[in-house]
Amino acid sequence: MTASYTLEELNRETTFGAAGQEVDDREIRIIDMSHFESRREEIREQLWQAATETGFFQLSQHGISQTDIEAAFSESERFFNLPDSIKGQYPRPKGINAGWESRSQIRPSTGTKDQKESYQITQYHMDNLWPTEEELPDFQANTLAFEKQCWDLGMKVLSCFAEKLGFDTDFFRQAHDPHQTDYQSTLRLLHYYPTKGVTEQGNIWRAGAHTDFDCLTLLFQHEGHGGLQVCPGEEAESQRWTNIPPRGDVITCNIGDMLMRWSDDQLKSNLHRVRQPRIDEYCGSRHSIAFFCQANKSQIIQGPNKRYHAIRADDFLNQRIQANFVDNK
Ligand SMILES: O=C(O)CCC(=O)C(=O)O
Ligand SMILES: [Fe+2]
Repeated sequence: MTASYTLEELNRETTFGAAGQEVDDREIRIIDMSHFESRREEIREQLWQAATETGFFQLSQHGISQTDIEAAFSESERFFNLPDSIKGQYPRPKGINAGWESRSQIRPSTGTKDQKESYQITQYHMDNLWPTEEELPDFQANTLAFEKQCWDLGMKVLSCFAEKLGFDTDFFRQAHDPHQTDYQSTLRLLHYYPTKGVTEQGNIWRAGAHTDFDCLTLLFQHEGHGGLQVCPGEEAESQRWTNIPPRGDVITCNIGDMLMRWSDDQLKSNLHRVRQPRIDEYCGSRHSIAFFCQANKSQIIQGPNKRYHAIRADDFLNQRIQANFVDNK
């Protein structure tokens, strides 16, 4: 499928849908976030190096407890275990990153539907999209508490990038202010459907190759649920993909297109995908959770060197959402 898009980021995405090659010669940098304030300078340099080289890294000692992460996965499983007839009452509204969708996301890279269902939580867009307390007691309170923890951690990481870019330390914290009603950061619960597995990867993917739309993604992988692969954006033509083993104690992070643009391309938006398991691998349900730090709608995105024209964060995001969903809105 060769569609043509206004955003350069999208045209690039149409070119990397093939299976490519699996390699293990890339270093996956793990950054220890403990004692963040007293180690800020050291952590800032490590984050900057990883984010400017591959746009991809993992955080350890990040401050979100294992208990809270496991509880978030339990909430996710409780939601996805609801019958489709109930989940279907909370459908993703057109053009908005909120609510439930199933097999509706088509990546520009593959032209085929991701084999997954997902539930998006974007505050201020959740009218009529929360399951009732009878259906899922405490689900709303528990997932929002987790969302808050993700936001705090995301802002810590972004504060380091702000300093390196010559902005105030709090620049991105203010740009992602959850108290403003144009807040649009999103917690996404993901469930990839069980499958029979494949002997060879064809054009059906759990999640087709893509870069994220946002500034920064925090991805929680579930122990034992593999399949995530990355390829640094600037190496996209090589189609060499590195497996990311699913470790529950680290948070996998990647830079998204919004921050790549905001940094005049210094920070690299990272290409990734989730492949189908092979028949000899675990083929059951795969769960993961992503938190997308997406600047508030009215924020103007333009880097310190003005490499790109200024664009509002909502205009930027809308173009990506429109290109990604079956209903094209
Ligand atoms: O589930 C995963 O491991 C990756 C999810 C992802 O890349 C996304 O939702 O943007
Ligand atoms: Fe992604």
